[in-house]
Amino acid sequence: MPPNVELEDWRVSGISRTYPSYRKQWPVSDESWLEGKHKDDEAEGLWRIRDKLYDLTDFAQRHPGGAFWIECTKGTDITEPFESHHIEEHAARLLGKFEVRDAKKPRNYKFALEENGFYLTLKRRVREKLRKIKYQPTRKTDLLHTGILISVLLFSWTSTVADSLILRAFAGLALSWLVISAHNYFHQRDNWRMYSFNLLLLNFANWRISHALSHHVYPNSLHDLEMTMFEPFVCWVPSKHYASKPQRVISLLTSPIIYTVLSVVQFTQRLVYSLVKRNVMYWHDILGFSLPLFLYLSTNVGFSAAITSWIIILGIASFIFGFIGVTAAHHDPRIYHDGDAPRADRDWGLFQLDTIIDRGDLKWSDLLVLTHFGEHALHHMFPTLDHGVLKQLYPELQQTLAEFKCELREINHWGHIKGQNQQLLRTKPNPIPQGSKKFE
Ligand code: HEM
Repeated sequence: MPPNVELEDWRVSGISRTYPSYRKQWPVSDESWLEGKHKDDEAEGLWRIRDKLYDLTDFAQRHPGGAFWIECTKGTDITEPFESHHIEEHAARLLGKFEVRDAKKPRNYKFALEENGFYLTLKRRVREKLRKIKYQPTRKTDLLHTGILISVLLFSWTSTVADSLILRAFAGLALSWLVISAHNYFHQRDNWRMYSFNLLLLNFANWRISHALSHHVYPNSLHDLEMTMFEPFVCWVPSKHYASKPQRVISLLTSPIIYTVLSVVQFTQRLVYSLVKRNVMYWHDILGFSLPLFLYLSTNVGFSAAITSWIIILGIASFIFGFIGVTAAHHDPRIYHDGDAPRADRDWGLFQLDTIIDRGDLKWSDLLVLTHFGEHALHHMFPTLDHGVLKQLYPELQQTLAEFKCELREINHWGHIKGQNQQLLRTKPNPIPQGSKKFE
């Protein structure tokens, strides 16, 4: 299909030539998102990086980051995930071995990744810095994650035995923090801690698609599955074509319910899809039931009391997880959403910064950063780096921002809560590019 010329204005994406195919059907899922990319990405059944095609079939099992990343991206354009997931140059050096030929058609995505552009300049500096710093923060992150995991077990157990709602609230809080901190690990090479993400009935492998490959690479755009999957019940795209004004007003009231049922709904959707179409469940989905099993076996409250207790904890955790997630960094009228005027420089790193306002109020605490998607701008651009390491990279970020005449925007959580609700109501695109400067 020729580029955007045939599309209505509201279907034009600022970051791609075509309207994403996966949006043409409902409901959307990881599978439909990947199928859509097969159609849109001009990768000719192979893996596309910039304007070249590669055959990574034999490499998948040897990929140091794990086979999953390579296998699930077959037939798609992996330019930006490839750049952002490898800070050292080993991967780029290996690539030549797998080259097949030039792609026949231009890239669908309009991002720039120039050697002297913002992102690659910053990446070179980050690479140099990482060679100099020590990695102790990673051990601290591991300790925090272990501590939170133990808290989940302790609070869940005591709340069930004591039949206490307050203790269940603590258990739910701990479970939501566990899952957010596990997100730090599923971005990295395969490791045991990533499995703890599944304790909320979600699945880390699915989230590697919807979060790491979709949301991280194309945030706030029509290609961002993490945003699309809530539509039209919760809609941040500033156009009435995706959700009407009344729908948006209603969503202010209903979104807390949606966060509460998020994990159960996602699990059910995947189960139903597996039963009626194709299996998308993994062996590690069973881990989602380890908490109720633990409660049933370790207490003498009986089966139904253990299950009831678990469901309450699950609902509280799902609500907190959803709430922290949607108010973490991305939704505010001052943040770029597809439809808004983009900045002239199409550098991928600058696009990331335009879609984020960092949480300035978290930076003093490693625990809060880990459990609230903190250091968000740096995390988006370097997702495989442990959250505990990111704080050491601000000098490089600030230096590069200054050279490109940009600033890192920051607000506190209350600012994000207000901004998120205002964004839900926004139906008019910003005519002036946002994101270059801090607020007056
Ligand atoms: C969708 C594309 C890809 C994704 C999302 C991805 C993801 C990852 C991840 C998560 C890691 C572990 C990083 C860490 O924990 O430090 C990694 C490491 C690595 N990957 Fe990939 N990868 C992709 C494609 C490739 C390709 C095409 C190659 C080479 C042909 C490659 C070569 C490597 C190498 C050599 C490492 C070891 C660490 C390093 O030297 O950077 N990857 N990758």
